[in-house]
Amino acid sequence: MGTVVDAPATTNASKDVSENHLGDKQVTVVFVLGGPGSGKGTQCANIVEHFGFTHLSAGDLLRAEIKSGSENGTMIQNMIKEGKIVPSEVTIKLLQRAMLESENNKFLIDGFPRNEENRAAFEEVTKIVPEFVLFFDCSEEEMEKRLLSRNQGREDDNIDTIRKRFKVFVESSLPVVEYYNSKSKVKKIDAGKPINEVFEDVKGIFSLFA
Ligand SMILES: Nc1ncnc2c1ncn2[C@@H]1O[C@H](COP(=O)(O)OP(=O)(O)OP(=O)(O)O)[C@@H](O)[C@H]1O
Ligand SMILES: Nc1ccn([C@@H]2O[C@H](COP(=O)(O)O)[C@@H](O)[C@H]2O)c(=O)n1
Ligand SMILES: [Mg+2]
Repeated sequence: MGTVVDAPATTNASKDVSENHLGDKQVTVVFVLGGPGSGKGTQCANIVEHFGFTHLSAGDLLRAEIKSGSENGTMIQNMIKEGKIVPSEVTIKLLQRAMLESENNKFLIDGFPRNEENRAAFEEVTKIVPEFVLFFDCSEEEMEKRLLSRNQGREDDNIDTIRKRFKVFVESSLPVVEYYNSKSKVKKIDAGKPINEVFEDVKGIFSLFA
């Protein structure tokens, strides 16, 4: 991964995570990143069951927004079909609302931040710094195979959109992982292994925070 110069000590990136507040509650946030089909949603479900987090998938929130008939629905649907990243203000509002409405204070934010704009806007608007970033590392070959056999009726699980999503991941999302890596915040997992073996590695990380 590339090197990024550390931010000065006064920025949010180096702020003590115990100072994360949303409304009147203190929150813990873990960003869950990885390529399309790397297994983020699958492992988040396991983490919820074992470690009491609430799972917020940015993609799921955007898909729910389309279904709700929101004024942004058509724009979001078009962006998802093209594998493009929806403007940050839309996604951040959905994430903030979901965290405020939850009774929990521990959140797995899956598939966000997806680009530098997502990252900087979230930090600016919420002042929340992630406890750490869980990064699922998987080959494109394996991810493509998984997505093409996922069968959940997702409009973006077709080969043309999958290729576009891979390109966006490499060009826009990996730099975000590199940014957090430069802050020593990334915990990388080999996500190419079977589901239960990946979860053994995930458990090792979360037990430290249980
Ligand atoms: N370790 C694994 N080995 C084999 N198949 C897996 C593994 N992890 C997840 N899968 C399967 O791969 C598909 C994609 O997994 P999942 O939906 O969790 O990925 P994702 O990272 O959330 O993808 P997306 O970014 O597209 O939402 C699912 O059908 C899931 O059952
Ligand atoms: N921060 C994000 C997250 C997702 N999107 C859009 O949703 C699509 C599906 O996301 P998954 O995490 O469920 O794979 C993604 O390809 C984007 O079009 C987004 O815009 N911003
Ligand atoms: Mg997912």
